[in-house]
Amino acid sequence: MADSVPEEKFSLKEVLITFQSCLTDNQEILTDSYVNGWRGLVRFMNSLGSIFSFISKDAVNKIQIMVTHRNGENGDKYETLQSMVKYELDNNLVDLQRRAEHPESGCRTLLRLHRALRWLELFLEKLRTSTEGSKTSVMCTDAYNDSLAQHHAWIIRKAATMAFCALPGRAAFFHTMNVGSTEQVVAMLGEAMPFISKVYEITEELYKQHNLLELP
Ligand SMILES: CCCCCCCCCCCCC/C=C/[C@@H](O)[C@H](COP(=O)(O)O)NC(=O)CCCCCCCCCCCCCCC
Repeated sequence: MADSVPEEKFSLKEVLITFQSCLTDNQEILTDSYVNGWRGLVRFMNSLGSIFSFISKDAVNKIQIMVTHRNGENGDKYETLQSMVKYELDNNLVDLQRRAEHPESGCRTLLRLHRALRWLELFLEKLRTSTEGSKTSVMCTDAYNDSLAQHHAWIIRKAATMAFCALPGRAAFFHTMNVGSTEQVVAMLGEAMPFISKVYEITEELYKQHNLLELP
């Protein structure tokens, strides 16, 4: 009986749309929705194979750090990225020069996810405008080189670019997204991307204002 219930089919559409629910009316970003968006992305990445598990582990670790802040006694201070930045800065909870007393601050952890969101934005735009002959591994590598790679050590860059070569081709990749036909994938990306870009821009501006873009 219960064990014959099929697992609900996973669609990337719901995941990407999660980023829409990050934004409050006054343009703040809700931490829980942001973290949930990443959870869904990691779930999708896991479905692409174990070669990505070293990336997945790091992302899960960062998601967990954010969840721990959110569930802690000052969890309400972490409701939005804006309130988190204010709370951690006002209370000297961020290592500004080098990692020391606060190696797992919300600000530095979120910054890593924020940088990865830029990679996602670039990669999705490439997927959206790609043609039948486009290679996912090339699109992914180009997006990575134009974003996250600048913040990674040589060995990480090497491992990441090797893993990208194992990405399925465009048709199989779109199929794994489970959104429907190519036209439906393209339409869905067009719908979701403005929210992802908005979330990225607002976070970038917040971190810039507080001089937090290079946190160790
Ligand atoms: C679909 C293929 C997946 C491509 C993923 C692209 C991102 C590549 C990131 C490589 C990170 C390697 C692991 C180590 C990272 C850390 O060194 C590094 C720095 O952290 P630290 O300062 O604490 O040391 N961490 C980071 O930069 C954070 C990386 C977070 C990566 C999250 C990736 C999730 C990918 C989700 C894929 C969804 C694809 C959807 C497309 C339709």
